[in-house]
Amino acid sequence: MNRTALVRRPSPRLADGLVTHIDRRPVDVDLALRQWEAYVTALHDAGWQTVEVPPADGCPDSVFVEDTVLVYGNLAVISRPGADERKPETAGTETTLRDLGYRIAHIEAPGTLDGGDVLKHDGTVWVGLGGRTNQAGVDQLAAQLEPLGATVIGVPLTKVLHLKSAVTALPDGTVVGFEPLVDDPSVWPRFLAVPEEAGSHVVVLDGGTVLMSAGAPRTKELFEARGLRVVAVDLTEFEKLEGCVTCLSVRLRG
Ligand SMILES: NC(=O)NCCC[C@H](N)C(=O)O
Repeated sequence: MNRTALVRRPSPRLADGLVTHIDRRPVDVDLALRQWEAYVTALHDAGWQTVEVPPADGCPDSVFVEDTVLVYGNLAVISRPGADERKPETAGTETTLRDLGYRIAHIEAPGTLDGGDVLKHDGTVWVGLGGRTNQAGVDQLAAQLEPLGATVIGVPLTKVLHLKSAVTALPDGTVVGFEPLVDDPSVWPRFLAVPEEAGSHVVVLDGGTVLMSAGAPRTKELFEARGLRVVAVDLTEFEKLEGCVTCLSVRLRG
């Protein structure tokens, strides 16, 4: 399988990124760049190649490239970010995916959708509703994906920025989340509560390996006890901006 991930180099203005649900803390931009480089290296070490979306230095949050698109098969649905400051970020992602041969569709006004609100597993697509993504955005996404066989389900989201700030899926489809920040765990047939907020976020590197934040050592042990190999990376500077391990890349499994 060809495993490619889109990434986007942090803006020098990263420290001005948006914060919504947490208090602002100073971001060390040099440290953030080193953490980003280590994240990209972790993808390479796991057998992924990366493609850099052209930097968007005027957009402080542009490193969180996941929010600019939802990729399903050979279709790239370019998002319409819920925060106006982030709307200019989508152009570079669109160009990159067009050049890679993806079919392009768009979320259009009045719809809004952030890629970070979309959790996919095995043909089911859950979309967090109540933050950056609105009902029109969910309806437009469903109109694009349901002809491809997907089931799109809107789920409530009030406690964190994005759905994937609350929950992500392990390779076997078990959905993991830190319960105090999950609106309704009963949405998922197989839900596993993890003991740390930073443990809610995994990137599936392959069928037996996940990438996660080094900020969740007890959850790492829990995942290892389930037989998973865990690669942990430091993401402190991105976590100060409500970013996590998922939002720094777009995984293309084509
Ligand atoms: N998918 C994600 O979790 N993205 C994180 C975006 C963080 C950024 N500071 C924002 O508020 O948009």
